[in-house]
Amino acid sequence: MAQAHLRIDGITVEFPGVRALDGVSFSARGGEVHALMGENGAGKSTLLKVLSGVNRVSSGQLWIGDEPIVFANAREALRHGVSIIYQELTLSPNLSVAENLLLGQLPVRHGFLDRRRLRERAMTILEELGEGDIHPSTKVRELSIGQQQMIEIGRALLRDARIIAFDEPTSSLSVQEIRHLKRIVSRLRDEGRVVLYVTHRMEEVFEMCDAVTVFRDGRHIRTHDTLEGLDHDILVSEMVGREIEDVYGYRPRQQGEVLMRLEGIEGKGVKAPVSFEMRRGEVFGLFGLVGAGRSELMRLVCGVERATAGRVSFDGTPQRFGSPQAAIRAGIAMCPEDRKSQGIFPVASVSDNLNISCRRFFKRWGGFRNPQRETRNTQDYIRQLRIRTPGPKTPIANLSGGNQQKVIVARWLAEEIDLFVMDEPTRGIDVGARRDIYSLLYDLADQGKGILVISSDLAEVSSICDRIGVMRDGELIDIVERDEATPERLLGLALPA
Ligand SMILES: Nc1ncnc2c1ncn2[C@@H]1O[C@H](COP(=O)(O)OP(=O)(O)OP(=O)(O)O)[C@@H](O)[C@H]1O
Repeated sequence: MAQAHLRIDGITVEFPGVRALDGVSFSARGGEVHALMGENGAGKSTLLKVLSGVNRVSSGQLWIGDEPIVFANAREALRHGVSIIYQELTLSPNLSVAENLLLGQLPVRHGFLDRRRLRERAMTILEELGEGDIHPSTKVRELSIGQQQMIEIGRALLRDARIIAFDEPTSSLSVQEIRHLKRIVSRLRDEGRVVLYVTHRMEEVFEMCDAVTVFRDGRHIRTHDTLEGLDHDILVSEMVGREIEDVYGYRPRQQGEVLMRLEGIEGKGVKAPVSFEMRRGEVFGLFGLVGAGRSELMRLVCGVERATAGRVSFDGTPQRFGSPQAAIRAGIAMCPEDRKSQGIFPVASVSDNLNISCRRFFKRWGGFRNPQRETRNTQDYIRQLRIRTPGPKTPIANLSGGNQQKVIVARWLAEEIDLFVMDEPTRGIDVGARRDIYSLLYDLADQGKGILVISSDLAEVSSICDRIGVMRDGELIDIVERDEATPERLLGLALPA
């Protein structure tokens, strides 16, 4: 394949009240993995949507090689060899793998679908992607997220995409799936394609990217054609426009009496009895690989699922929560990992989404409301967490993914709760805002609340928690004190023996 070349020339995209991209220009060469970085709301997804013909530009031009192009729709973008692999995958769950791979170009013979050729072509591409174990007739809904992503990549390859863009592709993958994806990305690069790669994970940039472009507030800040001489701190300060010395900013604090005691908890996803205690003022981490049972354990504790054995005592009282509502009434709330699907009212405003307290969330939305107080509360959090929105009344659906996350996290943190269980609290959230979220968690701990953080981010758990419980394969393997919680130690415990 000849080397592709993408040039973005003075692209501006406007939404009511927001200039999402402001005269952005840079180039990406074939044969390189080009990272796109920037805070939440900086304009990264908007750029991908310009490339895929979803977002209209108000000015500017794209060039692929010598050809000037502005796409009118997704089909046209595909025809020119541009494929975007979004986080929310676009496959049809009830169709087979083969049908999904070849949708839009299904092989036909004598006017009928040629099933044999369909299967053969699907098998070839699956082999090429190292997914030969997947049967072409499997329904896509039966595949893991990582496998589904591979099918999306297969689709791009079958259309001979010259430009492939990934939008935070590793955020929901297991360690093994991430490794596999990285191999495939390198292959796409070596074939001379332009690979654009949106990520908030700094280590991925240094491990697998060849160039990086930084955006801030819809503007192009800088393109580094090589990563030589570049380091973490330079990138952070370009992204956030200020120095952030220590993202985690850990603060030790006094701990109070025992807040929660688990004794021999077992149930769905938790294979061996789990026992531990947590104190008021403590930030306790639960670390493990995807599927280790961390969220499952807390679902048993918080009444989302029924435990088959064991006891929970909370604030000195034995408890058996029959529902999440009962747990919330007692003072434990679990902020779910999949906040988007579990927590958002897309047509409602930022303010409404932030002020539907999780107590009322389960009841009727309404009752007695105090609009001034709500607006003040929203404005406080917009400031504290730097939520990028035209205002409190903007529909939350208009915010960037990371900014939606911040609103939902703020909703939970604003609650009168004694123990906050935060499942992957900073997934998809940029470095500047992460620091603000950690600082809010420490403030709550200072007030004597308990914070339990479920995280797959090693650097995060080892840096913000006082103690870390490591889970593996449905079992609590060990609890490590902060002083001993090196990333190597934690990972060593979490990986299969
Ligand atoms: N359909 C829309 N209507 C109104 N505003 C929008 C729309 N889509 C995006 N925006 C705004 O454009 C800006 C850029 O958003 P974009 O999604 O490109 O950010 P991002 O860099 O991808 O952020 P994140 O890291 O949070 O995913 C944000 O201020 C966002 O609120």
